[in-house]
Amino acid sequence: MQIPVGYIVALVGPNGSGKSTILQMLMQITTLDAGEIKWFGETSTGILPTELKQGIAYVPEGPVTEENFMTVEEAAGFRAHWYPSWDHNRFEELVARFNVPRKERLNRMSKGERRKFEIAAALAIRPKLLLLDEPSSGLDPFAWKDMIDELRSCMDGEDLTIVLSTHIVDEVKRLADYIVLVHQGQTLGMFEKDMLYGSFKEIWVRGELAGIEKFAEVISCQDDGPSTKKLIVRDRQDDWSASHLKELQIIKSRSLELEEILDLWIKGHRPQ
Ligand SMILES: Nc1ncnc2c1ncn2[C@@H]1O[C@H](COP(=O)(O)OP(=O)(O)OP(=O)(O)O)[C@@H](O)[C@H]1O
Repeated sequence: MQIPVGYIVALVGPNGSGKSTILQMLMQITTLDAGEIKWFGETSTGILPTELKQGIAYVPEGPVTEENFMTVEEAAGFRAHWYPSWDHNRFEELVARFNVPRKERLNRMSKGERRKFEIAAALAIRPKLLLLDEPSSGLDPFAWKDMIDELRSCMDGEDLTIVLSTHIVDEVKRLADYIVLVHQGQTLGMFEKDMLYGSFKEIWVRGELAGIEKFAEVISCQDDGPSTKKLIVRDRQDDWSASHLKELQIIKSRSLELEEILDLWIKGHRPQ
């Protein structure tokens, strides 16, 4: 897997598939049994050099315990010490925008408030690489929209790359440029989002339907009333024009939803 600089890459996949593990390996919280990681094109054999690590912000799935007894101000000071690029004005602006309670110690905040603090603090270091593990977990719909808008606006003009793990389809739709499917500890590939959306189609057809399920483009075929079948097909127009499918009468069609595409992909129908 190669993460392109300046894009948002979404890691998607079932529970326990390995999404958080990938992010933890990028942060060197989990060590590799095999393989290698290159950060910004550089292999690091030992611990990541500080200058490199200072350009990476990570929002883990659960909060960091070291800061539990700190207030927002104290935690900001703590982070500013470690990250020379810490932008306090930006932090203040985000804390105000996200309505993070300033007086509360971090461990007394609600799950969503803490999450908002973590996201504000991660963005305030103006990272080159932002790793977000299920960033919307605990956020109300208003905060979620603010976060999406903020992340999108961060992509304008900055040399920022985001890798996020998520189960929220809307988040993928609104944010991701590329989608990586993780399944049983493996990445099954990485596709540009729009390409993925155009890869399969559901169609209802009439005509000479005998043996239709044997066509290479047909993934599934079901009867749907007299002399009508409902097919899921690969949406490759060039293949279609060369195949018998073009002889059929298409009554209606629809593009598949992301969940349906991922389900086919997991079952071995790799998008092309
Ligand atoms: N250090 C480790 N050593 C061995 N196995 C681990 C380690 N950490 C996690 N695992 C296992 O690896 C699998 C993947 O876990 P991970 O947390 O990466 O999944 P995930 O895709 O993020 O899941 P979820 O969507 O539920 O958050 C799990 O079965 C987990 O028990």
